Amino acid sequence: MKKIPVYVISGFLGSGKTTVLLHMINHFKKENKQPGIILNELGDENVEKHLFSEEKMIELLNGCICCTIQGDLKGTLQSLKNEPIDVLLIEGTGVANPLEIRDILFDPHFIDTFELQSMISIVDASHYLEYQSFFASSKEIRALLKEQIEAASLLIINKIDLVSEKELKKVERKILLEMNRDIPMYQTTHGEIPLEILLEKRVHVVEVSEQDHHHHHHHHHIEAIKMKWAKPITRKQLEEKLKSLATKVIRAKGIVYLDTSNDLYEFQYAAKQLSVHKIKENESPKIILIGKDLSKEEIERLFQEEN
Ligand SMILES: Nc1nc2c(ncn2[C@@H]2O[C@H](COP(=O)(O)OP(=O)(O)OP(=O)(O)O)[C@@H](O)[C@H]2O)c(=O)[nH]1
Repeated sequence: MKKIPVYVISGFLGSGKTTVLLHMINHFKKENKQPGIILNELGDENVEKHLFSEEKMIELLNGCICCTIQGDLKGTLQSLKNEPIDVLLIEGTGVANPLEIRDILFDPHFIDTFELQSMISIVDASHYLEYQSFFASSKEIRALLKEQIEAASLLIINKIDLVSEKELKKVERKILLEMNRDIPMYQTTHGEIPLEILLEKRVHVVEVSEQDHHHHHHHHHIEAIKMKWAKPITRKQLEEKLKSLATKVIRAKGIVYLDTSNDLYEFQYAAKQLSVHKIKENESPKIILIGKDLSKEEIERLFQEEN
């Protein structure tokens, strides 16, 4: 089955998310593709609803899909599995942590249906310095901007018409300081980024199967590894393996046969804590590891070991 490509658009309030989203929708419509759109608003009303009157749009209101209404996003993704959409565009609230949205797309229930292409983060050039200022902003805002930049696979510096060249240089320097890896960065007004740049696949999930022993080519910046995993594993083994990857794997989740039972368990691993619960659905067992610059070979080796 062909997976549905997904783009996540994030960025602080007013940075230009909806502008970029509309740009993408126009493009897909011209190509006769049906986009599905998930719009998230903190409040109980989406004032921009009219802009999407002709689209397959789902609004998630009253909270942030990255935290308080995470369940709504999961429910929506579940319902979209059987919809005839060609691409899915998700716009988070201005205060969303996009990594949380990414992690939901990597969930074992969704990873075989949706294929995350890019995490597009938008920065408002005309407000960035103010938001970064110790005097004019808060610790929370600064942390959020950092998260939105760190999560990006493509960074758009928008609204450059509103700043001088000197200010823009300063914004650029500050952003580079926030980055802990190379992220492609484009400057623009009104979100006008060439589509081949906007739509490029930049998030890479590498798939590994149990029998996979041959050599592989290398990918840069592997965000996640998905392993088909039908072999039973004990809770202790799983925990130890995950802990031994501590510096690389920030988050893991999956569906496994635990111990020698024939029951499937879903597991979640975050902040070095493993939790498991039995599931009833008949999902195919898999382990998903989420981190930065993961080494497929190292992970394969580790899981092939018997203990
Ligand atoms: N001057 C200028 N205005 C822009 C630019 N890009 C977007 N805008 C305007 O800025 C306002 C906010 O843009 P949106 O695309 O709605 O921003 P958003 O991030 O979706 O906003 P929220 O949903 O409120 O977080 C709109 O009035 C846009 O027309 C730009 O490059 N320059």
